[in-house]
Amino acid sequence: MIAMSLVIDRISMNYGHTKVLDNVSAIIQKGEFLSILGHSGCGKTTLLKILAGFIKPAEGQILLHDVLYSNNRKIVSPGKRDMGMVFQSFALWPHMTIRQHIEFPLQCRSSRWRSKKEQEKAVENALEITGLTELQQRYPHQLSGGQRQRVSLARAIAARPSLLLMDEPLSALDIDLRVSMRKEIRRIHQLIGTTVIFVTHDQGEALSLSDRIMVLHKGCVEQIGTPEEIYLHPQTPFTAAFIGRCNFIKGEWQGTSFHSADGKLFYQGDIADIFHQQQICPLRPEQLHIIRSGSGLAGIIKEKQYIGREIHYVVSCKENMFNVYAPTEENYAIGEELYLNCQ
Ligand SMILES: Nc1ncnc2c1ncn2[C@@H]1O[C@H](COP(=O)(O)OP(=O)(O)OP(=O)(O)O)[C@@H](O)[C@H]1O
Repeated sequence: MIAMSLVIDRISMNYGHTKVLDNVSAIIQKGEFLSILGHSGCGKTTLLKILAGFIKPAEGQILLHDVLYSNNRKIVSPGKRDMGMVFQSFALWPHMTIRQHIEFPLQCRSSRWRSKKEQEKAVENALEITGLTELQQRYPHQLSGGQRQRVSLARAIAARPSLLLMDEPLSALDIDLRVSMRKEIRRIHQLIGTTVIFVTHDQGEALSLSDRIMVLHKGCVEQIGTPEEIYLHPQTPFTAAFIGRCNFIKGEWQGTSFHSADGKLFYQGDIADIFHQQQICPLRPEQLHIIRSGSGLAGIIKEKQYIGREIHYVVSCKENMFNVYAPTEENYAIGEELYLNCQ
């Protein structure tokens, strides 16, 4: 059998009579970076708390490297799990220096480290990987937000856990810092190769960081796949609408061919069964093209936004509004009558 890193096996969870996780399953390979992505309240943090051992699932089990970590009877306590955690709030202690923060988990798990020298080496390593070597004698209040989040990352990885759980670690940072910290997290993950479970409600974060994304909706898994699979081949209307923008065209599917209801727009391609059943075709704004003459859905430009490399249009076609992204050289005026196709 392949050494699986983490098995989430049919996990369900209720708070009172409310079901917040419903039969959630996934197998995450050793070294994989998986994001759990969903709207507020969909159950992301509850799943992470079950993975961390803070709460027991009502049903199902969690295994790490074939060791049972949780089911509804047994739970391995968070301190005994081979894992690190990074929280949104940083959770740093004001009276401890940066170096002491990183030493602390190693002292707690001293059995894993044969000698003091080895512990020191692990601290030096974590400081170096996260770029904190120069700042190690400072206290948290002497650091910027990004540096503080690096400290919580360094503390979480110092003991080189098999599993790193991250709960919206970037959401307290401003937008520029978030983007640069994404690159840092990706670099550090590639360097240490730990399995990462990363909770976020930010699609951009999930798409740019992850090997795979689990899309969670009302406690159920909508889809698990690579960023490309999720974006280009959504398996449900929810995933299509949640990740990026999506236009839903009504019409009729025959095999892999789709005709819009008025017969004017044609699309050829493989699509998930649910779209056949619902007789709709999900098309991204960049899959629709605007033409001045020819065959297509007749529409009028309602809105126009210049974005630099492209122009974002909102086109009204009868009672529907569609989003279309076009190159800047294709310049149309608000109120212009035209056609949409996807050839
Ligand atoms: N201790 C609790 N008691 C009762 N209900 C709870 C409890 N914790 C969470 N919930 C409810 O369970 C649902 C899932 O909560 P959870 O925190 O897992 O969502 P989330 O996806 O992490 O949301 P957010 O992105 O806002 O943090 C929500 O409806 C929430 O109100």
